[in-house]
Amino acid sequence: MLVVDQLTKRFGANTAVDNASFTVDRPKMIGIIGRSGAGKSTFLRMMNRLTDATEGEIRFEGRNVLALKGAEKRAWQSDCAMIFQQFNLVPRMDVVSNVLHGTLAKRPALSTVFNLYPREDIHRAIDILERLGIADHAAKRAEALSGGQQQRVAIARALMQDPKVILADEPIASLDPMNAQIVMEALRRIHDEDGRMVIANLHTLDTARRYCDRVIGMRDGRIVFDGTPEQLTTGVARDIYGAGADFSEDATSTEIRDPVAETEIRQAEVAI
Ligand SMILES: Nc1ncnc2c1ncn2[C@@H]1O[C@H](COP(=O)(O)OP(=O)(O)OP(=O)(O)O)[C@@H](O)[C@H]1O
Repeated sequence: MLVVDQLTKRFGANTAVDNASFTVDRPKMIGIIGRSGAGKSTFLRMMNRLTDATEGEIRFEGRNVLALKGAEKRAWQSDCAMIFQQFNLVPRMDVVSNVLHGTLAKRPALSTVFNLYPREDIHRAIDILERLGIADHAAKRAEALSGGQQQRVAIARALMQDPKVILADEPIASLDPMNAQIVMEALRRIHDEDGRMVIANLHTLDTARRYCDRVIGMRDGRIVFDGTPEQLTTGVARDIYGAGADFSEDATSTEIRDPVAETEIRQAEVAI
């Protein structure tokens, strides 16, 4: 259903993504790992057309999405919702309105100007917030929420688009380990229960191993690993990160070893 074919992006002399190819035959949860500057964000930005490719194709369900223009391009951007490290919410706006922003692309311009949302959209927004365990915060300003809660609002906004693919660019990089787990659990459940493809750039190996079905490793713009979490051995990881013999997985770990925090996570997971 997704074919990335010899995809390249150059910024002047710098090749950010270098002849990358892979195929996904059914919705999966995919983690992309690699050190800073490996090309992970550039790849996601090409996927949802925030950045144009220099060469190559991305075909989704048979169509080259890199060639789409106008309304078709906007429809594709709505089909592959993006979540960012910094949440990108409107801080002073309440949570429900932030979530309803996810429908903007599909609504007439005038209703957008006057902030008019159909009743069924408001109900759907609340349902999604409930599903993510944050409906109690619906009326609060987004800026009043914790980072983990804000990221769940961003996920809710993405779900309002009813996307086929969720692209998450370092979704937990700004979160403490407890909130990181809650957010990753939410993404995993959305994948399992809705059958949506999730592609997440992740900076920690253990997160990729724990939540993803498939891991793609990038180094200097190239795909240097593509396999299951089990195949992602320490030796392979060392290769992806280009680290020496002193490479330590603990340096990239988000594991929680605090039993109180573990209990809080389980409670939050029940709510999702
Ligand atoms: N708009 C841009 N203009 C010029 N160079 C860019 C631009 N965006 C990215 N690059 C370069 O492309 C390369 C890949 O960057 P990219 O952000 O995709 O990597 P990354 O793996 O996502 O790293 P990070 O985790 O630090 O964001 C880097 O060398 C970066 O400097």
